[in-house]
Amino acid sequence: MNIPTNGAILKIEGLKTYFKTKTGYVKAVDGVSLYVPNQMVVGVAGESGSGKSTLINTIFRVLSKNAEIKGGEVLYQDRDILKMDEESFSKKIRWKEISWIPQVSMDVLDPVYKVKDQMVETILAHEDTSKAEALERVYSMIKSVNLRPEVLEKYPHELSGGQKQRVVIAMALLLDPKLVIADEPTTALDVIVQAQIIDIIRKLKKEKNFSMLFVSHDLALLAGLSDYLAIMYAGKIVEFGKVEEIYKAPSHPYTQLLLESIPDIRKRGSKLKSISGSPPDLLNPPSGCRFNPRCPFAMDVCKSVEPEIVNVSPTHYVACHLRK
Ligand SMILES: Nc1ncnc2c1ncn2[C@@H]1O[C@H](COP(=O)(O)OP(=O)(O)OP(=O)(O)O)[C@@H](O)[C@H]1O
Repeated sequence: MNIPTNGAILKIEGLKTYFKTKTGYVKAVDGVSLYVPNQMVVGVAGESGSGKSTLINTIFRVLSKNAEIKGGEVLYQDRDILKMDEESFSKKIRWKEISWIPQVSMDVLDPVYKVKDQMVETILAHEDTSKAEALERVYSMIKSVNLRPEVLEKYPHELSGGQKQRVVIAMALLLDPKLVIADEPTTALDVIVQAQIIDIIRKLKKEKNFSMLFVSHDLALLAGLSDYLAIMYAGKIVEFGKVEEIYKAPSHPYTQLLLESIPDIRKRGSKLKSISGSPPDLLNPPSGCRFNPRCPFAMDVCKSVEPEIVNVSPTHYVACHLRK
């Protein structure tokens, strides 16, 4: 594999994050390599249970207690952030350099503080600045997520789902991070609010020029937002490339099926396909290519040998025996 990772703000190499359970290890992220080019948006698409949240939680170091990192590295600006002690990671990296927009269901806002107080506190905890200056930044940030300043006087439980998620986005961008990692930030919101939130993220990305890793099961949403796409299946990245490369020439059968399963507004009336079968149990994933039991093109080799990652172009790679 030959990936031009020069200028990548984030490089993930061979990452393995497993969960220890009574019946064995759940191999949620199993040898993932991925990079985020500077100031680009990389979308990670995959079905529920493919390991997307585990990948994000490993980067932000918010894994549950039974998680074990079994291998690999996460290089942020060429520094392995998995090797940093918690205190320095929390002081130097978390929120300041790398920020996190979690799923709506994650309660990251503290219920006992007004929005204004928690935002001001976040700035004062990380930066040597006056309260007045911090407050000014909070007002400006709240405005840039299209919320009225009155929201600042409220407690999190007084906000609607959409308002809360805008506050979460404002919090995530408060310290001007260089990399934002987002985990299905609009899932569970209604479609109109979802579209508003995506517009806000797009606008802020343009203004602030951060890099972004954006995880979603919604390939159509990702296609409109990302520069690069990574397709994740059963704990592995099966294909990676520029959005246009993946759309024009999807090289993995799973990617092809995923693309056929989303509505195409240009081809009205075209029949949507669904992918038969269900994702494997990550306690005992299939040997060889993990997609082989569902793959319409599976050959004998697919059942026993894990496919290597090969380049389709300098910025496009795939793990499939058909592409050797
Ligand atoms: N704490 C845990 N203990 C054991 N297994 C876990 C734990 N957390 C997640 N898993 C398992 O790890 C696998 C990957 O889960 P993960 O949440 O990362 O997937 P996902 O792609 O983000 O799915 P979703 O879109 O549903 O959130 C799943 O099989 C899940 O059941």
